[in-house]
Amino acid sequence: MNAPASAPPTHALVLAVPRGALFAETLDLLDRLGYDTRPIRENERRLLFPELGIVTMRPSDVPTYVEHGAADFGITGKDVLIEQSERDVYELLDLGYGRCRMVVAAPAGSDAMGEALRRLGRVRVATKYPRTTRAYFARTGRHVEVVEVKGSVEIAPLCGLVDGIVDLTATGRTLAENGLEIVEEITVSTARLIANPVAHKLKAAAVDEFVARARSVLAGSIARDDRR
Ligand SMILES: Nc1ncnc2c1ncn2[C@@H]1O[C@H](COP(=O)(O)OP(=O)(O)OP(=O)(O)O)[C@@H](O)[C@H]1O
Ligand SMILES: O=P(O)(O)OC[C@H]1O[C@H](OP(=O)(O)OP(=O)(O)O)[C@H](O)[C@@H]1O
Repeated sequence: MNAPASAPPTHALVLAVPRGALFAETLDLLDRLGYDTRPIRENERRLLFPELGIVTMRPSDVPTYVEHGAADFGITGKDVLIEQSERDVYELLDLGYGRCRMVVAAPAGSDAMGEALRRLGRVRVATKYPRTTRAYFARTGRHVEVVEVKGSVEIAPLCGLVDGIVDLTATGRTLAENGLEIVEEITVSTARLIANPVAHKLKAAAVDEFVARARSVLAGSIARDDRR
C-alpha cells in the first residue's frame, strides 16, 4: 500500500539532537552536513522533526533513546556517557565542540575538603554526576558522601550543604562569581556521536556514510581554524 501523500518522508536514520549548551553547535554541524535546520531553529517548543529524521531532547536523555533504538544515533557530551557508562551504545566520533572540564571545586582558599577529611574521615560533595563522583573519589582513596542536586550546584557549598562540588566548567566564570576555585580536574568532555549497536549493524552503510561526512566536515573546520 502506498503511504498517504501527507505522510512525512521516512529517513534512513533518526538522530537524537541535544538541546541546551550543545544545541547551537550541533545545528551548525547539521547545516554543514546538508540538513535544513530552519524548522528546528524557527520553533523552539517543537521537539520532533520526522521530515528531517531528527528528535531533540536534553543531553542526558540522548543515550536512553539511542540505547533503546528510538533514535539510531545521537549526539551528547562525553561527561554524560561517563556518568551513564552502563548504556549499551557505541561511541563513534569525537565532534570536538562543547569542550568543558569536569572538576572538583571548593570555596576559594579554604581547604574545606581537606579539613572535612581530617576531622570526619569523609568529604561531602554536591553534584549532578553522582556515579562519576563516587568512582573518582573511590579511585583517589577518599570516602565521599554524595549529595545529588539537579542544577546550580555552585550554591551548595555557599549554603553549608557540602564541602565541595563536582561540576562542569568552561570559562570558569560561574565558579569565580560564586567564590569557588578548582581543586582537581576529573576529566575533559567534548560532544560525541553515539549509535545504537543494532542500527550500527543493520544500517551500516547509512551510518558509515554519515560518519565519513562528519569526519570530513570536522577536518575542514580544523583546517580553517589552523589558518586563522
Ligand atoms: N559550560 C558548560 N557547562 C555545562 N555543560 C557544558 C558546557 N559546555 C558544554 N557543555 C556540555 O553540555 C551538556 C549540558 O548541557 P545543558 O547544561 O544545556 O544541559 P542541562 O540543561 O544541564 O540538561 P541535562 O539535564 O541533560 O544535564 C553537558 O553534558 C556538556 O557535555
Ligand atoms: O565555567 P562556565 O562557563 O561559567 O560554565 C559552567 C556552568 O555552566 C553549567 O551550568 P548550566 O548553565 O548548564 O546550568 P546548571 O547549573 O543548572 O546545570 C555548569 O553546570 C556550570 O554551572
